[in-house]
Amino acid sequence: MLVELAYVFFFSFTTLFVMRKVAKKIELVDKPNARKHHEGVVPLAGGISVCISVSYFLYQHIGGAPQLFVLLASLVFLTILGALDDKFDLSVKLRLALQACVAVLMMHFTDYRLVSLGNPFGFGSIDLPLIGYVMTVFAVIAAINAFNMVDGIDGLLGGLSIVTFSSLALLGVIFGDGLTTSICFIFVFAIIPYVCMNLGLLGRKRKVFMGDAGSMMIGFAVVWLLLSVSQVTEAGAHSIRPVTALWLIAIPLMDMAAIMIRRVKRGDSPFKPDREHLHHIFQKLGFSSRQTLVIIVLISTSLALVGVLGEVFSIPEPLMFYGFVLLFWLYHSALSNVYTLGKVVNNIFGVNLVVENAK
Ligand SMILES: CC(=O)N[C@H]1[C@@H](OP(=O)(O)OP(=O)(O)OC/C=C(\C)CC/C=C(\C)CC/C=C(/C)CC/C=C(/C)CC/C=C(/C)CC/C=C(/C)CC/C=C(\C)CC/C=C(\C)CC/C=C(\C)CC/C=C(\C)CCC=C(C)C)O[C@H](CO)[C@@H](O)[C@@H]1O
Ligand SMILES: O=c1ccn([C@@H]2O[C@H](COP(=O)(O)O)[C@@H](O)[C@H]2O)c(=O)[nH]1
Repeated sequence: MLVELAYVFFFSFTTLFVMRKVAKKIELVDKPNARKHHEGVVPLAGGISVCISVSYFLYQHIGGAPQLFVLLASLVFLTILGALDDKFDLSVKLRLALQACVAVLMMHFTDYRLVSLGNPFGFGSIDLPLIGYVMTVFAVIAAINAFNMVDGIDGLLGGLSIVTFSSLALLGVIFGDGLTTSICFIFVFAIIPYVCMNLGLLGRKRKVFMGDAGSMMIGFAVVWLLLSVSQVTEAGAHSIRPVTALWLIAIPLMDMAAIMIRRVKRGDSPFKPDREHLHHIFQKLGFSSRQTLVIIVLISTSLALVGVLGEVFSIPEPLMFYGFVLLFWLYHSALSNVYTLGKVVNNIFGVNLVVENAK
């Protein structure tokens, strides 16, 4: 396994170097504008490179797990769709429709779908006979777009996805799910080289972004894995409770849900892009992009650990669910009143968060 992961790592680095050049040549690049505050023209090569690397290594596991073929085909399709979106800015309706199609095809060709929410409210198990199909489509669209929305500062999409894949890998090791562990490690080792280049650790000139190609593909891989481990399938019993999934993707999920609520409250479309996501707010408060990255990844790691520990110690599902709802309420309230909160923090701790004219 270690040798394979070393191969994944070097393969991914090589692919990134090659695809960076190709992306520049075909002008698949991200240019700064009013909403995009990065410096210079950056190749959108990360997603395509990670997809190539992951596909190459996952393909070698298909023999023992034929459903991986459907995963691979979906990842490749979403990467192509994302790359077309990066290049030509496709309409939201078309993107959402095609994401829904991928969800439907996944349910058709595998038995991966929501069949139960477990016992989140404490009144017994909630099974999803037919409504499960519809909810699966929503969950797939939600996960894909949640990971798309966190891709707004260097390292964040890479960091948050590594947190989710690593916690799933850890659960895979603990509960003896070798296939999930292998898939997750392949993603982690394919993403690490991207994070190095994305953060400019190999020089600013070599910087790359994931693009929508990468965020869509990663969001789908995450929801696929969460479905495969949290739902009872014909192939066997589930290994984690559905509620745990919420903790493993807490930050992307809460950021998406909270920003949609705030947009609707101020009379905007919930799908209207802006600079009000969690990472933007930290920066407006005066934190640098790197400090913001470290803070959000640390929070995300802590929340994922709550999920893992909840599984390991069999903490009752209602406690895990109401705990998540409370967390979301605190998160949403804090972000809705962030500048008042900033003033309180300044007064108590004598720090200097920027709270005037920030919005
Ligand atoms: C538009 C925007 O924001 N843009 C960003 C972005 O810019 P960029 O340029 O990249 O992008 P574009 O602007 O071009 O385009 C972006 C995309 C669009 C315009 C499309 C927009 C689409 C959306 C916003 C998606 C909305 C879709 C939905 C379906 C939303 C619904 C929201 C929910 C919270 C519902 C949740 C649905 C579920 C079914 C819940 C679970 C979901 C999961 C994902 C969990 C997955 C897990 C499993 C499948 C395993 C099983 C587990 C479960 C189902 C969970 C168990 C459930 C329970 C225990 C009970 C029930 C629980 C719940 C209902 C969940 C409760 C959740 C909370 C309380 C949170 O990026 C730029 C850079 O950043 C930025 O500037 C720009 O603004
Ligand atoms: O690694 C990254 C990724 C993104 N950004 C900045 O965010 C915007 C939005 O990116 P989308 O992929 O369109 O969501 C991007 O243009 C960059 O300005 C970044 O700095 N680093």
